[in-house]
Amino acid sequence: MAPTPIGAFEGAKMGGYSKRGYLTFLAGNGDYVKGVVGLAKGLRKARSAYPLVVAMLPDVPEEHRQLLRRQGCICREIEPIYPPQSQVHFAMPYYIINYSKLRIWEFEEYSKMVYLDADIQVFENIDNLFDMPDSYFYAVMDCFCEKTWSHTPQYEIGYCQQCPDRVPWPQSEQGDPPALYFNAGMFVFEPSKLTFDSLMNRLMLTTPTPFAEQDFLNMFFRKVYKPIPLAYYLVWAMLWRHPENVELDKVKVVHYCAAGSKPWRYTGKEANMQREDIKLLVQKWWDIYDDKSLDFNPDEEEEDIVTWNSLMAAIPAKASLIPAPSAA
Ligand SMILES: O=c1ccn([C@@H]2O[C@H](COP(=O)(O)OP(=O)(O)O)[C@@H](O)[C@H]2O)c(=O)[nH]1
Ligand SMILES: OC[C@H]1O[C@H](O[C@@H]2[C@@H](O)[C@H](O)[C@@H](O)[C@H](O)[C@@H]2O)[C@H](O)[C@@H](O)[C@H]1O
Ligand SMILES: [Mn+2]
Repeated sequence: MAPTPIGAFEGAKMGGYSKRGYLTFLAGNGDYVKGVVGLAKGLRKARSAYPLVVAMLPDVPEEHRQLLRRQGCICREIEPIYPPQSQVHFAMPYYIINYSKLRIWEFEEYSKMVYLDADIQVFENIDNLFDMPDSYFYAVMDCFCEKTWSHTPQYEIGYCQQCPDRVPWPQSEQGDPPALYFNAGMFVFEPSKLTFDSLMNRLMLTTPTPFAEQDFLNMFFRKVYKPIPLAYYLVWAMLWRHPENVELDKVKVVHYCAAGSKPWRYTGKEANMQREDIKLLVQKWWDIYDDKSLDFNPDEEEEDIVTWNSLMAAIPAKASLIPAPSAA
């Protein structure tokens, strides 16, 4: 394997520098572990410079943990987080486990992380997301058109932030339109115990809502949220809800988040699942999942470290290939 580009070792293997990492979340003993394996292999195929950390609940079986370690994942067990008791009907009953995602703000050994749901695949390198200005919360704008939004006024009206002119928001009757709203399946964030404590304090005072932690994160980060350009990141339903906003050949990341779209469970029976573009994207996911050449090979990783170490050894003590972190 060719030596990894210089910057790629920044913090990941050098210690001393602040670390970066991709991060996903795994709960239960079911088949989402396949999603994590696919994601680990996809990130490797895209020559990502940073490791994949898996924040996992205690109910993830040891067999799955070993499988993920064999794929080069860093497994981190987290304690579950539950919202206050309520009568809310979550858009999907299992969404209640997604509040546990909030634990990832405790991963302070990392300076910046890109969170990716396990039902996401990365088809091209997205390391540049780590270089966006600090102190903001970057994520992809969601779509309000799916039936899962039928509990909201925007669904009733037919308003969607993806095409605000199609059915304009009735400002005179409904006041200001909803603030920009992101999909919590993928976001760039900076772990911080202080932020975690603030999240927990606020969570205990917040009545749960149908999109669980996604609604909560949108409320919490509203003032610092910045949309990631939609061109590169596909929230699945956009294919049939807003095809005019999708350029499939430019898409780097696909979030298989609509009913029936999880590749490892795909039957093609649910609505929209017989579309040719859907079948293509599901096959692309399987092509990576089944590609043995993408399995983690510790020797190759070792080779990269040796390349780096020999390179550093050849450099006079004063020089440095990595610009010193800015004083700011
Ligand atoms: O049984 C489950 C359900 C969910 N998840 C994790 O929680 C995330 C959010 O759930 P999901 O992606 O199904 O929600 P969607 O994006 O489809 O609304 C998943 O991607 C997984 O990372 C999991 O590990 N096990
Ligand atoms: O727990 C709430 C979840 O809400 C989000 O999924 C939804 C949301 O995107 C809707 O807008 C879609 O209509 C729907 O299909 C989709 O499943 C996140 O992807 C997931 O990680 C998680 O936060
Ligand atoms: Mn998802």
